[in-house]
Amino acid sequence: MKIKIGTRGSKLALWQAYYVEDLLQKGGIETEIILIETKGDKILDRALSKIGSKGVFTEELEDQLRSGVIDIAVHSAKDLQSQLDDDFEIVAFTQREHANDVLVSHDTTLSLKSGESFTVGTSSTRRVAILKHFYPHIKTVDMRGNLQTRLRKLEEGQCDALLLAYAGVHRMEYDDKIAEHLLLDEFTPAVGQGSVAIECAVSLSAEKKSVLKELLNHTPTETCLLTERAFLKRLQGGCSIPVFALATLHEDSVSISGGIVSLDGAELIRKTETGSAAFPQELGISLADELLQAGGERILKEIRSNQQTDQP
Ligand SMILES: NCc1[nH]cc(CCC(=O)O)c1CC(=O)O
Repeated sequence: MKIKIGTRGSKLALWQAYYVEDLLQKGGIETEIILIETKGDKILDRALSKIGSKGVFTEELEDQLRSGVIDIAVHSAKDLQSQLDDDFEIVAFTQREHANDVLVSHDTTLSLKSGESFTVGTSSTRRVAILKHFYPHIKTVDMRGNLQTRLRKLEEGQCDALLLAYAGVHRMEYDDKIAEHLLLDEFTPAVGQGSVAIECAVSLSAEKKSVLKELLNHTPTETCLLTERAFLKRLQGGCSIPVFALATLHEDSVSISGGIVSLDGAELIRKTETGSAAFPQELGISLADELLQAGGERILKEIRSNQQTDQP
């Protein structure tokens, strides 16, 4: 059996593809990696929230899944929209890396906690809004592009520090530039952060799907990600909405803490729920409903009308 692996060409995407390839090869499966460029890789001069959040990094991969050029598409789980088209499914989630965000700088003495003012580069509405909420003395500048591009911009002095996912920083071996690990209960990650999601066409053979599940899926991570993704889907939040959630598993129960923050950081709502690991989606939906009722609905509406008027 041979599995054709589709991936974007950035270094982080390739790391993920090689990681998946390695797991498959250790299981005795032959593999081939096929590079695919996406809209998100091509358009670098506009904020992601303005390109339109849905499928910016995934659409071209799904085209190749549909046509059978590739058997699986490898994504950072957090870049994969919560609502997939009916002809696609996620066949596996790999074991999650530490999910937290980190402050990255050449000056590793920098700290958000110090009260000192400096400039942080990020293009994530979640990170900007959380910074405004907890650390209003920090200035932010929009910083798009892959990790290498952002680090180059940091080097050029376009900002003093970057706010990034630990998972990506660690995988690219930039650990020596980590100035601070941020708290999970302030910088709660984006849904899925730190895990790799394996997408396939529903029509892929049952034989291949079962091999993929066996060699790639990490069940505890899957339970957590199903919880988080159900939460995100209920909120209809794409990657440009400042929504956050992290689920954790303790024996047979899942806890999920998630919320939403207004773009200006003024309002932040967070809720936590615990339930049976046997019903992850129900728990995620229940948390979303609770959040919507507690003011989340109004905040979401404000964010959506704001982003609409921002369109170029
Ligand atoms: N949105 C880009 C992206 N997608 C996945 C990661 C990091 C690795 C991961 O969470 O799997 C990053 C960079 C970042 O947010 O710092």
